[in-house]
Amino acid sequence: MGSRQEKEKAVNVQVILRCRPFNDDELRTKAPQVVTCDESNREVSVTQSIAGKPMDRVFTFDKVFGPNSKQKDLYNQAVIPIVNEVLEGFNCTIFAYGQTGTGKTYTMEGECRRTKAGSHGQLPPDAGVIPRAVKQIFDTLESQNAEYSVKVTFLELYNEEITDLLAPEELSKIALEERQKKPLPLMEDGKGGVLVKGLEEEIVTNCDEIFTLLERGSAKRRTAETLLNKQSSRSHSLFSITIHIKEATPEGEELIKCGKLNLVDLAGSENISRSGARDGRAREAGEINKSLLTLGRVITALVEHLGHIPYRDSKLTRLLRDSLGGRTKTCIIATVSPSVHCLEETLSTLDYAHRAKSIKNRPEVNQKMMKSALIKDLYSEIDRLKVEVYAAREKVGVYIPKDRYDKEEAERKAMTEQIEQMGTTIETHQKEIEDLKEKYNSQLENCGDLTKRLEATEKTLDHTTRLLSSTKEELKQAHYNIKEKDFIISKQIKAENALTNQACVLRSDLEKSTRENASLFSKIGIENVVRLHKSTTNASLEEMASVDFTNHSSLKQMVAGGLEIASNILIDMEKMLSSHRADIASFMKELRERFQASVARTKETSILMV
Ligand SMILES: Nc1ncnc2c1ncn2[C@@H]1O[C@H](COP(=O)(O)OP(=O)(O)OP(=O)(O)O)[C@@H](O)[C@H]1O
Repeated sequence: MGSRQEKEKAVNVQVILRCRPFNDDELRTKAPQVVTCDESNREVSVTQSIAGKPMDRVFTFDKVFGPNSKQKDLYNQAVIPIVNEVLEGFNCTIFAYGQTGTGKTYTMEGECRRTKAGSHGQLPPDAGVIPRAVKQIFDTLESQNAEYSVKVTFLELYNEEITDLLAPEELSKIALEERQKKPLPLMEDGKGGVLVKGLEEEIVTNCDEIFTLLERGSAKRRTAETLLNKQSSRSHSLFSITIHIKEATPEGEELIKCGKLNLVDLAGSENISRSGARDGRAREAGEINKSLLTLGRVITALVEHLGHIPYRDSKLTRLLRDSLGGRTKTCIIATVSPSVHCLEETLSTLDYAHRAKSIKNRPEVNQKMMKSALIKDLYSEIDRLKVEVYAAREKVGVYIPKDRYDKEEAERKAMTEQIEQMGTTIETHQKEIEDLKEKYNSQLENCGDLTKRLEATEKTLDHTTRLLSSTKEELKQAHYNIKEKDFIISKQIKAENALTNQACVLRSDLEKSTRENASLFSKIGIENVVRLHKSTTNASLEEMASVDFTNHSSLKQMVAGGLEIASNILIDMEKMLSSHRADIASFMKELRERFQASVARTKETSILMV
């Protein structure tokens, strides 16, 4: 018990559906039945006529009790386990929710307000949840021979004012009315809960005492009903039973286990739809029943997991905050009528109850208290009460005129309301701050992501910029190269043209030279011939000189003469040749000069081409 595992366990609110039998009016008017209960399948079907055709809507609940079900059936099946948990030290709440006249009070209190437990401790068959729970509690505690204390409170909430239904009867009628009207303030208990200041806590020791108190409270409620028109359908009642049970640890230490059972009879649910607040679209809060409207909004907020749960917007939800999404085990008994006349409200109740099924509570067993600590608390409470009693008896307290007291009370009330409003505003602001924090955090996350992306983009940009500048440089270089190549190409074209011209000139020069060479070679051929003749002649002459011409002296002379002539001719030819040689030399010189000029021009062109 009380382990971490237990703390973490979420439990859905248990929702039970009860359909009452037809009442006399409905039987007399033979009102058609539109609700059918299938208890074994835990289903309720509602027959509607849509466009002239009957259509069934089926709802499933944790338990379903049809018109024939008895008080005992509902109690045994649905409530006994809850009361057992209260005796184990849990806080549990049972709500009755439904349209006026569908059996909320019948289910919670039953028809035994004035009928106490029989002589054998038996309850009448019509006894509701409260008397049966009380009986179970006392029976269990007695059977365990436990040391215990049972305290009850009974309050009514109407028009956002809390009235104590167990306030002691005053002697004078004026005092009674005063007391009945006097609303009790709801205050924070400093431990995260609330307490109703001045609410009477009655200690009871047996069932009968509780029934007397229940009767007293209900009577007060009925009295008020006559004063305020139809109050019962617009007021909520909360009957709470707190049990303290003494336990001993194996070491002999005394511990006090505490459990609390809240039994809530809510106002008629039709008040919600009348103010247009169905499906959580609450408007006009406070106009008809602020507490019932807020209960709807709280359920919607819990079911839809909204961040802000408007518990503080009404007294009922402040009182029962722990029962809705808190550490209390909660059960809702939704009541409906089977008749067609209530169809709309029945569907509304079923929708509402079905939604409430999704609420999750995290029930936690109450911490056991050391008996010594509890006694200490009780002693300080006794001391406080003693001071109050002494002040009242000795009249040593503060006494002020009644009109001033009323005025101050009114001011105090206004201030309390103001404080409550401020509390609500603070809660709203806190919620806003939380929302903003969440937004801020998500923005921070986004910002972080964006920064990372920006950094990555900056890196890419940097890289791209560098790439761009190097590409620009390369482009510039390429442009320059293209220009250079264009220039070289144009120069080459020029040079080629020049070379072509030069080649033409050279070609014509070569042709001319070839021609001149040819004539020169023909001339050289002549010289060679002459030289050949001369050598031939000289050889002949030498040959002739070596021959014996004695016998032929005239021939010798003639030949000598011929040789002389020939020699002269040769001399002439030599002269002629030597004159030609000069021509050839000058021609060769010219040719060389021309060649050198051509070579020079060619070099120039080659330089240009490079
Ligand atoms: N399950 C039931 N079996 C028999 N009678 C029932 C049942 N439920 C309700 N009734 C009868 O119907 C009538 C109206 O019931 P009850 O006063 O409990 O309604 P209610 O929902 O509490 O109404 P209100 O919101 O006005 O207080 C009573 O006379 C009651 O006895």
